[in-house]
Amino acid sequence: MADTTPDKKILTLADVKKLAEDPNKCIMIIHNHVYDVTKFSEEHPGGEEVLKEQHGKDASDAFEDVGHSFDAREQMKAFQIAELHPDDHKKNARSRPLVINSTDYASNHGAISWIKWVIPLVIVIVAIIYFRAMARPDPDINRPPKAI
Ligand code: HEM
Repeated sequence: MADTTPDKKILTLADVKKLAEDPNKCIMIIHNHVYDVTKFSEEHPGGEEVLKEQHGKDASDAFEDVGHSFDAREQMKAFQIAELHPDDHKKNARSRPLVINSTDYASNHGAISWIKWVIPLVIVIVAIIYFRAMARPDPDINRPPKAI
């Protein structure tokens, strides 16, 4: 193990892989923090299987793809067992802070992330309606001029 001081345990990727050799455990890395969710997996609202699939892996992207709530992010603190050694930090990870305040959370994640696509969609729909209305032929255009 790289460092086993009581307050700040640091594990290398190799350490994490070693821990994950135990198939009865459920160990994963999320945003460079190492979690043991063995005891939580049965209670996980998203199901036990999805957590087991991430056993021994970096689950940062899978975790974010779900759009976990602020509460879930608070809850996960209880399962953190170590930090990942800086040398093993994922170079191209979509790194986002693990726990952020609720205002930042709202602008980045989950519940209101739909705004990101609803607003452009509304703009496109309004633009289509506008251009169709403008392109409609003038019904009077081919009518011969009235005889005086
Ligand atoms: C320590 C790690 C984790 C904790 C504490 C946690 C906690 C939670 C909680 C509290 C929910 C309920 C919805 C919410 O509040 O966001 C949830 C839902 C879910 N989680 Fe996790 N989760 C963890 C990791 C993961 C990972 C790694 C995956 C991988 C795919 C995952 C997949 C899901 C799915 C699919 C749902 C259901 C979402 C839905 O029904 O809308 N979770 N999780």
